Amino acid sequence: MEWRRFHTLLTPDEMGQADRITIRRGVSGFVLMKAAGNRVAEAALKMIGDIGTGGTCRIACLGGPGNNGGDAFVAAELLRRSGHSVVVHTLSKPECLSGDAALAAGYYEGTVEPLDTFEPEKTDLVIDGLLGAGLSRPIEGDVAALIARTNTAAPRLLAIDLPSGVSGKSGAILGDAFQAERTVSFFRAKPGHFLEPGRTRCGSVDIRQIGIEANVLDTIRPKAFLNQPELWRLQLNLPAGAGHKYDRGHAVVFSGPALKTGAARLAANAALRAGAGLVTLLSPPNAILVNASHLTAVMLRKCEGSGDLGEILVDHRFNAFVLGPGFGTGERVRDYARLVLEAGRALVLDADGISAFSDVRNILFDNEKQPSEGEGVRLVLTPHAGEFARLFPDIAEADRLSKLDRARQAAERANAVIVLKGRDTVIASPDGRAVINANGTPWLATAGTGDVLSGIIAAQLAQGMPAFEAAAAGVWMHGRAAELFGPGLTAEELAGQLPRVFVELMEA
Ligand SMILES: NC(=O)C1=CN([C@@H]2O[C@H](COP(=O)(O)OP(=O)(O)OC[C@H]3O[C@@H](n4cnc5c(N)ncnc54)[C@H](O)[C@@H]3O)[C@@H](O)[C@H]2O)[C@H](O)CC1
Ligand SMILES: [K+]
Repeated sequence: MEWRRFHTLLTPDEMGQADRITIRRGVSGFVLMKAAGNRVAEAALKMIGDIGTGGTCRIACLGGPGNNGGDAFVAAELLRRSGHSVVVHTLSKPECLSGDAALAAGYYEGTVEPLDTFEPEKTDLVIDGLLGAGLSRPIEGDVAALIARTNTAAPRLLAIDLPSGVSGKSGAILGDAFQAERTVSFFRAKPGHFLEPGRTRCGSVDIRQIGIEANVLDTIRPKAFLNQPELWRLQLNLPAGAGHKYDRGHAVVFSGPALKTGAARLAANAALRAGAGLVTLLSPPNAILVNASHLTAVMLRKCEGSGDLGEILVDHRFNAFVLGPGFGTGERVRDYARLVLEAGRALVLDADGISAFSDVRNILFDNEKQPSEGEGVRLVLTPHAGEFARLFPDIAEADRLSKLDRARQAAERANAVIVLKGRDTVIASPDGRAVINANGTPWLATAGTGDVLSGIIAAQLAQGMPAFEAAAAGVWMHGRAAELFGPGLTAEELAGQLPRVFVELMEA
């Protein structure tokens, strides 16, 4: 499918595969490098245009030992021909380069100097071609010192492929990394462009085409994507003309005790706004009054223990549950989660609902495995980093794993969709598919927004969306709602933005 191709993320290894397939088909590596250098020069000229002097700019290109340096030489030559004052500062002597990078160094006819003569204060633009996809170990010594000195001087900096020091696979900073204003990369983005801290170091990311055909992806078969509506819009159940509220599912949210009811109501109200046909809040007796005084369209029902829940579960219209927000972490959470899953219903387990399983993790994993064979995944876990570490301590501690891989491994172990939250939320499915979410604003880091997210996801589950798509759609809608509200957001306002989000989704 075309969207699958478009929003694909490729690891550096997969990108290398794309390169090799293209070269095997008869496009030479140097042709690709010249196209890459061209795209870099175009981006540089745009940035120079922003500077607005109209005259000659002082451009320093930093060239490393590999093909990232080759791209820098090509861009340098094109910018030199455009009349700018260009110096290429190289890490190793140009004679030491090999392959396409050596050809690129030969293509360049301007001044070459060693790296230690580079003075970031005396340039209008720095182009970073030190290290790209080939970064294989932490940056140390003189190069690390140069990066630190450059970041302090804060020149305008354009990174080729990735800011040197950022891992394309994980977004981790190995040693140190440049802070770029803009990053130009080729063919498809990499996870490191969207996973923190790499995402911040990249500045804005431009993905440009260099002649690699999209159909190489049929061979590579990548499983990571940027979270975009094209990935799940077809499964989104927007109300049909002759539809009925019962066609849109019945979401159920468990309320906490009397002094902790707000989180569940945030989730319940969000579920209603996000499209569930009906929403019921299940309340312990001591919280019935406080819940009743705050609810209108959301229905209220007493639930005192497993017996009450068992009766509720007899009615199959209750099809998607939220458990955890403000609920507390005792034995009751575990009982409720087990009953809901055994009854074959979809469950979003959040906050306390996740923490409640910290010491008895296998109970959760075993419970979920059996009933779901062949039926599709029904459990969605929405941990932030701390909750994730409590449930998957060994995975959380494995430094070599990217956030993408951590979420994937957890999803496989728990046979659940994992929504590993943060500025770079990752949503992973047990079948290996994963998306990185990139919308939202820093204002989302405020009390209660996670509860709203649980409700939005539950609404999609209630409407019959598969769990992975429901989670991806929910996270995207949540982020977009925050963007539409803008500064000063509190959790109460988020759901109120959802109508505008739906309008955008319907118009697109
Ligand atoms: N299809 C494409 O995307 C194209 C990409 N191009 C560019 O090529 C680079 C990747 O080139 P590669 O030679 O594989 O890697 P690098 O240039 O990033 O560097 C490898 C080089 O660096 C050494 N090294 C690794 N880590 C360190 C370190 N910490 N300190 C010092 N040296 C290090 C390693 O030993 C190698 O010698 C990609 O980013 C694009 O910019 C093509 O030009 C066009 C097609
Ligand atoms: K670079």
